Amino acid sequence: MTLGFTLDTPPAFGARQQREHLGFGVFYGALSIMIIMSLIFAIALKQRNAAYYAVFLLSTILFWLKLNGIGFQYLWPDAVWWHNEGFHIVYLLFVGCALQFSKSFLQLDSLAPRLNRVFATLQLLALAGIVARLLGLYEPVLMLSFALLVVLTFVIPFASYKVWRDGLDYAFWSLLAWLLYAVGLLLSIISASTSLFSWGMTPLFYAQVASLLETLFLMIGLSKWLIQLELERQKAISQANEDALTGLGNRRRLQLAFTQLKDAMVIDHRPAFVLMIDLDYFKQINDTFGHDAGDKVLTEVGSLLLRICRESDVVTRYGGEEFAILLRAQDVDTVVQVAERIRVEFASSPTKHHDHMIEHTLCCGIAEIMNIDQQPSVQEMMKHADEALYQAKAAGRNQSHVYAHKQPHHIV
Ligand SMILES: Nc1nc2c(ncn2[C@@H]2O[C@H](COP(=O)(O)OP(=O)(O)OP(=O)(O)O)[C@@H](O)[C@H]2O)c(=O)[nH]1
Repeated sequence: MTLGFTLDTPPAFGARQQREHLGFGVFYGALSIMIIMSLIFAIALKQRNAAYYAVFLLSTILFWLKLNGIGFQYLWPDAVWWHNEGFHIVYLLFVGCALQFSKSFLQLDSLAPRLNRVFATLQLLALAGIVARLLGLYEPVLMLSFALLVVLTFVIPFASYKVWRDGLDYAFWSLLAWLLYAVGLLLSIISASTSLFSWGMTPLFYAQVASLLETLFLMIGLSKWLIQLELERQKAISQANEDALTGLGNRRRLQLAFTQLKDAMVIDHRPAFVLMIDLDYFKQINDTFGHDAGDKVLTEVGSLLLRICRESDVVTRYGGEEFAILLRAQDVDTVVQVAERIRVEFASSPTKHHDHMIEHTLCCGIAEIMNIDQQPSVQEMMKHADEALYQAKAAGRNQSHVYAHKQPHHIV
């Protein structure tokens, strides 16, 4: 054991104490802020990981309050037994919390089940140590707590490295954090228990700085993980509203867009239309050239619609070989022009499939959302567009019709 001594004049001692207290203030203040933030994450986002992190930070605070004597000096000056005898309990608590957070943060149960079992075993050992200490055992618990603190410096960086290499990006921050912890702890132990360096208690100060950086890095990792969760959630939502074959929106997307449209119409009173498209004799295309060819035609319709429609239009595959577009326009003539461009371009661009050029046509049915005060439903609106479409089919296909009152009228 080596101890460093400095002789100070009273003013220099006062100044040193002030600096020290400032340092402790920054350290405990930063940890407390991180605890509050992670508790907010845990409650607002219902994420267990963030709660484990908060508990781990609490155990880190307790660890350092005990180690640097601040706890005894200011928080529990009368609890002499706890201060003298509780060290190992606090170390073991820290070990258990660090393992719990890392297990969950690194998703070891699914990504590295064997390491997960190792972590769980170490946690059990830590728990057994706490019980043994409470029962009065000293020496073996002392050895156990030091052994576990050292084991942490290997197992957590190793597990972080493994899952990071396997593709869990944010595990990098855990690796960095725990390597820093490892260096700080190992230097403190070597300095305190051997005469290799004559650094006295200085490494303890650096270990505390390392501990702060470690928790900061873990916080960065946790934030990255939360961002990734949010991105995945958004992706899942957009996939739920997307048609897998064409990449257009699906029926659900149309329903959502319709709800938003109703709100927008109340504000700006601009007319809105639904344009329904149905391919002609599509069954024959499937029967003659195969389902793959049919799929290719559908995909090309998707690209054509996206090319012709504006970004603000909601282009969806309504089902099978039917497509529906929700669009705002000054008048019905503008929508008819859009429908005609789609119809003519589709008819004049056959789909190449192997050695065949598949000729095809489509019909368009247009319906205006008459009066927003009437609050028409999607189903009602689609029924109007469908009626116009039916008329187009009945009139010989490859044409566009507009639904007018009860009587759809032919325009092309
Ligand atoms: N390849 C392919 N075919 C599909 C898909 N969804 C629906 N179909 C086919 O689309 C065809 C639609 O046939 P019908 O409803 O008879 O319509 P149609 O042959 O286009 O006749 P009309 O609309 O009256 O001109 C059926 O054969 C469906 O199997 C799909 O995702 N891919």
